[in-house]
Amino acid sequence: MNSNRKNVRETALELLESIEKNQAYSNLLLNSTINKNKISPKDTGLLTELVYGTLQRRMTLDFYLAPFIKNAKKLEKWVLQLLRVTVYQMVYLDRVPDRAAIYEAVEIAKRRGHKGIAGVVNGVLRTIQREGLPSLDSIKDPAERMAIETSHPLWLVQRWISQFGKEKAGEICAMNVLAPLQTARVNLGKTTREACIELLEQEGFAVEASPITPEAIRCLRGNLAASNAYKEGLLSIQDESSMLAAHALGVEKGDTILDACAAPGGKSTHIAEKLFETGKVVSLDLHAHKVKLIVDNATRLGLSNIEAIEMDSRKAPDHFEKESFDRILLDAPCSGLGVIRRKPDMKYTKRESDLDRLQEIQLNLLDAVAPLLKKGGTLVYSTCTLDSQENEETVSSFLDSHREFEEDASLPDRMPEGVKPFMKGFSTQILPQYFGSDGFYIASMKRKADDELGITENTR
Ligand SMILES: C[S@@+](CC[C@H](N)C(=O)[O-])C[C@H]1O[C@@H](n2cnc3c(N)ncnc32)[C@H](O)[C@@H]1O
Repeated sequence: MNSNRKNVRETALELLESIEKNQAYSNLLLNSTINKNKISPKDTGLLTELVYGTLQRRMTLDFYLAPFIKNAKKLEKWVLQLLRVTVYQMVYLDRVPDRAAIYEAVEIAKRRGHKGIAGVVNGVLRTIQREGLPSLDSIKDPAERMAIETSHPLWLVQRWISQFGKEKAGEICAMNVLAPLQTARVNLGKTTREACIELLEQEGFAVEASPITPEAIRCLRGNLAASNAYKEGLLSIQDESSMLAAHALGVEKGDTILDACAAPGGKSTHIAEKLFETGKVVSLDLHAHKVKLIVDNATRLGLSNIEAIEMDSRKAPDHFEKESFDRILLDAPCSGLGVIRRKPDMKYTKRESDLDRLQEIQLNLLDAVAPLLKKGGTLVYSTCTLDSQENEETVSSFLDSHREFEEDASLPDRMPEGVKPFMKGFSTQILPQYFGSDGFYIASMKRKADDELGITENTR
């Protein structure tokens, strides 16, 4: 066993500790550690797998460990993390022999602790090896079993069962423990998807065209953010579901479009690309440091038709004339339950009560931007969550209080073929198991023209 490998495991342990202590987002911390420590691409794979795998399976791992730990409360946090990351390797990584995983755990325990701790770690792991893991069959309640088996909090499993049914909820949970593919959007203002794929293959990446979204590519090997194609502004890292928001808007050349919650600019830049150097995207976000990310992305992609402004969109009516936009996108702040695969730590930090105040913010944002849309214009509401309270209920509450808006039945015409079977008229809730993409919700609404509101020359 080479010493580099040991470092990877120790780094994984340190990362897991930081994620739990600081509640920092796993994806951000992992990326910064890889860059800071100049971890090789080969070790990056193992490190990512150990950190994400252990996080994704945390509750299952704790269930497996419980019978073998006498006094869990007394166990230091890092020792528990070490046991988790080791049992993860023993259960889920075929290529790591159990004895190698145990040996390295004991060595780390000796270095970080003392002989006594190393003895405890050795004892627990060897007993598991000898006696085997406890069976999940001992959990009789189906929701509780799903929660432990797929490592999701019980409240979330119960919520999804009540909203989507047991089968779909089970599929969502099962998808959430798998490693997500990296996907990217080709900047069609600069190149074609075929040409971009060829360039990336020449650079040594394994990529393929997405069967779902016409401008998307899926990356099977490598990190596209490190490619020359990325640096030259030929692509953006973006999930395939997120790309559907710009399709839903039905962008036409020359349009003036408001993106009310825009940072870091994934959708704003997509919309700007679809405008092919015409028209304008006004991109608002609450935080200055995030607005800078929109500007940086637009600059990298060579887009000059984006104006990024730091603003609370609830105040947007004080800054823009009524009816000044052809289309508006509200990609609202949400609970993010559709992106659990990418941020597994979210499963252990989010509380059900966190979800309650979101609908109010979402409705306030919708209320604020609604008068800024031209009559006949399109308002797209989207979230990266799987929750009817923030999706269907928010939209239906908005439509109930805004008679000048209606469901946009033409939405399916603008969506890629593969998405159409999952449309419910003017909206779609993409579940992660449909295409292996993030969970995402989109609804499209039209602002009625005067005559549809019963306003004629005589009544005006
Ligand atoms: C889902 S993210 C947007 C992602 C973005 N549309 C993209 O595709 O890259 C929601 C954004 O809304 C911003 N936000 C939250 N409340 C806001 C408000 N009142 N006004 C403007 N932006 C807000 C957050 O800072 C966050 O960047």
